Amino acid sequence: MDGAEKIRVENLTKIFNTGRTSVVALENVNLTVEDGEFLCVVGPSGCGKTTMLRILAGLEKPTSGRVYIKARNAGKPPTAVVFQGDSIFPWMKVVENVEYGLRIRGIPLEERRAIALEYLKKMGLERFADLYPYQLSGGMKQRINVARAFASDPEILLMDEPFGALDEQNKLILQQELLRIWEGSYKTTVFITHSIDEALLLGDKILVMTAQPGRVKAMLEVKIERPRDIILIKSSPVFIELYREIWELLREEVMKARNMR
Ligand SMILES: Nc1ncnc2c1ncn2[C@@H]1O[C@H](COP(=O)(O)OP(=O)(O)OP(=O)(O)O)[C@@H](O)[C@H]1O
Repeated sequence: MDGAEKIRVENLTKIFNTGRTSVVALENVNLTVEDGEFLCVVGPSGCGKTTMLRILAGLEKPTSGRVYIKARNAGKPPTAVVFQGDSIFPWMKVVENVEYGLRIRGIPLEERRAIALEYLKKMGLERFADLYPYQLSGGMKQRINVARAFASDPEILLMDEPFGALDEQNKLILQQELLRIWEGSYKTTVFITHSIDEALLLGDKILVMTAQPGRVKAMLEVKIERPRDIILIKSSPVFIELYREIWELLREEVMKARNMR
């Protein structure tokens, strides 16, 4: 891998065999993500976005091809994943949830507690540290998931529609918080979303995938300066132009996906 590359996906194909049928979820996907880059992935439903993320997380094996993640530090976990649903442990306090990854790695209590509290503070949740998840709203739980992923300090962050289930106002707040926390770390991130808006707000690059089987349709660069402001960005000419371009690319694929059903 070359010096700036953090993730390399090479000729990745994934076929699911289920009884009599087989589904080609991904076909010959090639891409690279540079160190410190935020990649957003958009594509029609069923085009293999989650499958690709699960392969990057090591939760699923490729049928053929490879993924490489360049590790800088042998002590760090290769990935941390934030899914759409609620995946925090109900029997642990908020702060214990956030420090969980560090605890698994044997980081002493005092050190891991300080890190967890720092990320809770960044997500505006410091005062809820000693509560249990059932005492929190859905939006707050998702903020805990994000704080936990950053606190575990992985080589790369993987997010699968983390804000997909939230209402519009909560989504805006979490996007803004994610931007702030990410712009303080520049952690290599792959973020799946159905929303072109969200991809443009967050991403340095946007991967547009084809309808099933999922292939790379386009890789676009979002040349909008950071730190970004969600409200200002939406009225910028770059945003409007890229939105149109991505929608044109996606519309073709969404129509294809509809005709396949
Ligand atoms: N474990 C599995 N067994 C069989 N088929 C699967 C499995 N996981 C995914 N698939 C199929 O692979 C294809 C890609 O699924 P995937 O969930 O990756 O798509 P997606 O782009 O994330 O979809 P969505 O946007 O709706 O979440 C789909 O046709 C799906 O039914």
